[in-house]
Amino acid sequence: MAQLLPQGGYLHPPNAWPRPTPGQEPSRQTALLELLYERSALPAEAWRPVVIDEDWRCFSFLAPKAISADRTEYFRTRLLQTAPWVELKNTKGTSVTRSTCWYARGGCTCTYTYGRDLRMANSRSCGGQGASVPVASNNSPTGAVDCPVPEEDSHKEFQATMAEIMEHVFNGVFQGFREEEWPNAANVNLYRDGRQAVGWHADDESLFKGKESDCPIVSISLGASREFWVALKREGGSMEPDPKTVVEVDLQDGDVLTMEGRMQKHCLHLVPKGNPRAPIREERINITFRWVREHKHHCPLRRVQQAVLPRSLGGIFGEVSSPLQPYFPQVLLFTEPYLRSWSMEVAPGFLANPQHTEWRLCDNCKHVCYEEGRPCCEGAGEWSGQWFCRHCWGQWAPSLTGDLPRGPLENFSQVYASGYGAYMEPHPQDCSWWGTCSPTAPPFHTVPEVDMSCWSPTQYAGALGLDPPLQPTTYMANNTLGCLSTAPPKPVSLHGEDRRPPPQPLQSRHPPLCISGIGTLSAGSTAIPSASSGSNTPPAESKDGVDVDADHAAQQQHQDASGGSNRVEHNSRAAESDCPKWTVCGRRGIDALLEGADSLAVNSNNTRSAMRQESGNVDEIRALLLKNKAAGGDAEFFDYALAVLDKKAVEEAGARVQAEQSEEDSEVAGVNGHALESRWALWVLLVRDNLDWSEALSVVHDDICSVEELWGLLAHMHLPSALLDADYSMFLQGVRPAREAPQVLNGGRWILALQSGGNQRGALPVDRYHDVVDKVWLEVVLALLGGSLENEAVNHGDPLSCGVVVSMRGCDKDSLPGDQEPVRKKTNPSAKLALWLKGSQNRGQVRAVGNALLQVVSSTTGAEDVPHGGWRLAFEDFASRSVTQRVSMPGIDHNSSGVVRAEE
Ligand SMILES: O=C(O)CCC(=O)C(=O)O
Ligand SMILES: [Fe+2]
Repeated sequence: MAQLLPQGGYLHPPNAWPRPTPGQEPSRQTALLELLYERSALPAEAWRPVVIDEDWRCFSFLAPKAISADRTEYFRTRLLQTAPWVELKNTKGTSVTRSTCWYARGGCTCTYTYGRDLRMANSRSCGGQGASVPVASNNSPTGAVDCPVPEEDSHKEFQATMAEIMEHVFNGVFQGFREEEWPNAANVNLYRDGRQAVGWHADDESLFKGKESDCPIVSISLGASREFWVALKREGGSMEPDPKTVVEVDLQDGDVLTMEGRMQKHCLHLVPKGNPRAPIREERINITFRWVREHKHHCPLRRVQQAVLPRSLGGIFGEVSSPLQPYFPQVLLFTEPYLRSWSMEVAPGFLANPQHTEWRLCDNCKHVCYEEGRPCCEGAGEWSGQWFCRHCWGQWAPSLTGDLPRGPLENFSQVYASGYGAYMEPHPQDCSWWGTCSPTAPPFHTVPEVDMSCWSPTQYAGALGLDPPLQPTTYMANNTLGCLSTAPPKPVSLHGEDRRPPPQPLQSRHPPLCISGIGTLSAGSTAIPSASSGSNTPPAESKDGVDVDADHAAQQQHQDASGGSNRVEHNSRAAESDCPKWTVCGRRGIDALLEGADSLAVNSNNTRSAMRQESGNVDEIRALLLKNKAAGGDAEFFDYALAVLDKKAVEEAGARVQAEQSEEDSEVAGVNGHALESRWALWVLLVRDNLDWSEALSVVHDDICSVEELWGLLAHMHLPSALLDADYSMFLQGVRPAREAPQVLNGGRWILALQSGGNQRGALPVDRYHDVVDKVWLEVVLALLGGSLENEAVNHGDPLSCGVVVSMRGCDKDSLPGDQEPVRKKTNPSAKLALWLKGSQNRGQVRAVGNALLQVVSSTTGAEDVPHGGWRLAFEDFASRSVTQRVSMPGIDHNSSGVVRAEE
């Protein structure tokens, strides 16, 4: 029996992989394959799927920034100093393509071949002490590199550095491996700048049994961000990639990537050269950790091979042999293939035509990346006929440059929570896979006796798959696995006692809750602050051109001094003292606060995860924190978290009293003032590089239920024109302004795009732009909350519209990363107003709402304020990710009812 994980993500991506011949590879249900993220200390959601294909039996996952910046910096510096680097040259011998060195531990002296150019041997074979030095290959076209006599000390240092890195990765990022199970070899690459790269290849050498069996590889990246591509081999298993199947990701400093299953058999990967027009000047080091499975004849380990790799690694090699196999009927299978497909993330589908991707020269950056081009996606609407690559689209569609999507892992915890209990428990080192947990065969008959709190999900699955298979829930009910949900995980140090980074002072940590302190939303007021009223300190003009409280200026200075250009961090910190007044209640708030301790407590991931799973309130979390602290956890982290919680508790107590009071009030008098049809909430989204979506979006005012309250809010809050790269969303209470929200999954949005200056469609004169945007926003909010956008008779009391978003972007040249030119010389600020609908099935009803919205927006301003090209709305259908309807009105004066034109 297989438990199926939801698909979640791109169903029909343009780079979809063709299906293999049925049965070409065994299913994970019959030949178990344990995936590496299951042995990781990070929660499953921290892993971003890059490739998931059960039919090809190929898997790749990426954990962004799994290694902290201080560690990557340290490891990179150490490797630069100590590794016995050898330059690899192109086949003509004219330029260096990268430098490499080979590392092996445990006495392995196997040689490793780098393409056709150069052969590397471990230093033992050259008289060294176990590290690697190169020897010229017999078939080397260059023959350029000799085997230097290694300097013993520097090799010892290299070995020590590698040991330290392994400890960090395999005892920290992963926790499901005992030391003897750690990879026994690694290839270390140095790319000095964007001109160095590695071409299409597979790491399928016989050493790793990459061609015939499952071959796990763990890759870590230190330093400059570089692209990493994966593609299926062309038919017939040639060593050429099928360009239609390319999957692209960026590997950034601290990222951990896995390649698993049969990827080395069916796929190729490469790190392409950077674009000379946007030179990458920093170096990058990559380490690919591997398990040598078949030592070479000359290697002393060949004779003891069986002893070298513990049987407990069978799960990741796909070699759990009979008689165990029948005991693993409950494997977690992914229902559909998933490939990261960046075009599906572009704006999404509004600016681009996600399915139109082709290999060509990008019209903007013209990056001759591989075979005269790279995957490009065509623009939609007025941009059709123009093709841009991932990087260039990324400058337009910030969603592309943010986090990789979670794909099917999005709902992972729910799946596990329903089926398997506390899946995030770490695996203590003394208990791993079946080899040690259950020394007798067949092991799982001993399930009730062993401590299963340390098992990975697949292990649970295996254990639960007793014959006849038991449903996990039945098992839980019998309380045989009671320990699963109760044992609090032990925090494990990533660094070892004496190698910890120095603790950071508390005040430098900025609770993400303070994100409400964006420039114009200055902190210090309990209501949405106003530039014109409320604030005690006069607003100062920051260099960004937004208002910043004067007493925050010192913080700005501090930030400037540290070279940071990040306005959010500044404002968050600036607002810290006032932050509690911006209450984000409950679990999410606490999660956010605890996330804020990241820099200090990287090693407490599990603790946080577990708390998230197990606790919903401050008291429970406090009890857990105390317990973990007493158990010898990271005292500093726990003290910090406890302090945060105490603050939180005081706030919550206050909020409770207030809530009780207002409940009493409303019992007496009902809603204060004139009740609105529904209750609403105001959200703010900050578009900032260093904030991920969940941090960036927060409720700033909720339960707006009377006309008076709404009016007070609108009169006091800053208008959209004061925002810079931020959104306001006024949404029905309980509906999150995110397209994943269940209420809008089958809906869509009517979009009005406006721009300051220029002659594009939607452009307004620079001096009118702000005024028009503010007016349109206010009018639409009032129309929406006042219920005048929809006809009761048609919607039968269940309005389609559920929220309005205004997105302000100050997209000027300076805001683009590096010194790159923007794709489109979009130096003008722009605004997008979107009315979100809960459903899109009834075209007529959708159109009626669109027309009503068009009437509202077009009648807010005078004839002189009509945007270039007239008023025009496009309806984006969320499910199909495409524009399915448009309505427009030519520029006519506001007293006229206008001639509404419908377009298909
Ligand atoms: O640098 C990378 O990310 C990839 C390196 C690689 O593929 C290899 O060492 O085999
Ligand atoms: Fe590779």
